[in-house]
Amino acid sequence: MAKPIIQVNNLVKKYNDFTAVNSISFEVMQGEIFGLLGPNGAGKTTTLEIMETLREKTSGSVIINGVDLDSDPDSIKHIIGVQLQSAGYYPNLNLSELIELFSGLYGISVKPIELLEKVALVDKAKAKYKELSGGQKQRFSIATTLINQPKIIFLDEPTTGLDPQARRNLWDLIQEIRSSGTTIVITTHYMDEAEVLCDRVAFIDAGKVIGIDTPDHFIDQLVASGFERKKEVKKANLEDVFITLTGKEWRES
Ligand SMILES: Nc1ncnc2c1ncn2[C@@H]1O[C@H](COP(=O)(O)OP(=O)(O)OP(=O)(O)O)[C@@H](O)[C@H]1O
Repeated sequence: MAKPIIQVNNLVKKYNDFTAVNSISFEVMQGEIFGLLGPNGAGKTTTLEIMETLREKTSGSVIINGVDLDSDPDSIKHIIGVQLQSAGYYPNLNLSELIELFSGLYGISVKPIELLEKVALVDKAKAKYKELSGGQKQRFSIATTLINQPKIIFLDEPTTGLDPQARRNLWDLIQEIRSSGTTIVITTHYMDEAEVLCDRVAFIDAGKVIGIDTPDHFIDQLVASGFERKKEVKKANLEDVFITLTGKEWRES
């Protein structure tokens, strides 16, 4: 049986009078890809940032890898990987130097090239962050989450704005990271992405969890309730045409 690596209980976050996260509870199992899904403003990023120790909660408990966030946030920081905001990428440093800088902050030494290899960015080792394409920026930002060899990584909309190849290649990368044993918590607005990637998803609406299950089970339940798509679905869609015409390889490395 899989063990929970994250336990969130009755989590509440208020911004003054506004309750953004309204007593939500869920568990993430070791080694799974867990999706937080829901409309804009539902409270996904707030929840993610509380787990990442980047935002204060109002009440409730968060236990990560058996450690209570209230009692020892520093030891949680050591075992999680967080995507840094692009503002943290000092403009005069190249990708290798940035990785060296970040690993220094963790007090560990990593080989930048080995890390860049994992995200197909070896060619860009001497490039500055601002010189990267959107997909390359996302891949670099995922690489930075891996610096401290974390047990869990948090990804907030990692494929937003990417072309179909870049999205699919990032799915492969995320699956590879998981297959090395890392637990992944991800937010996304793309339901095809959640269906392909996530073992389980939680739907959040107006600060509340309204359902947690596997994508398959959610879909089967909807079908069993009599739901039918209005239009007959073709065996391929326009995205399949795009991929077939333009190929699957990394485009911008
Ligand atoms: N620092 C803040 N101060 C006040 N309100 C905030 C703050 N941060 C977020 N909120 C509000 O909390 C609610 C939840 O925001 P959050 O960013 O967690 O949503 P989300 O589900 O990630 O949305 P999206 O899908 O648009 O990224 C929103 O109504 C937002 O306006």
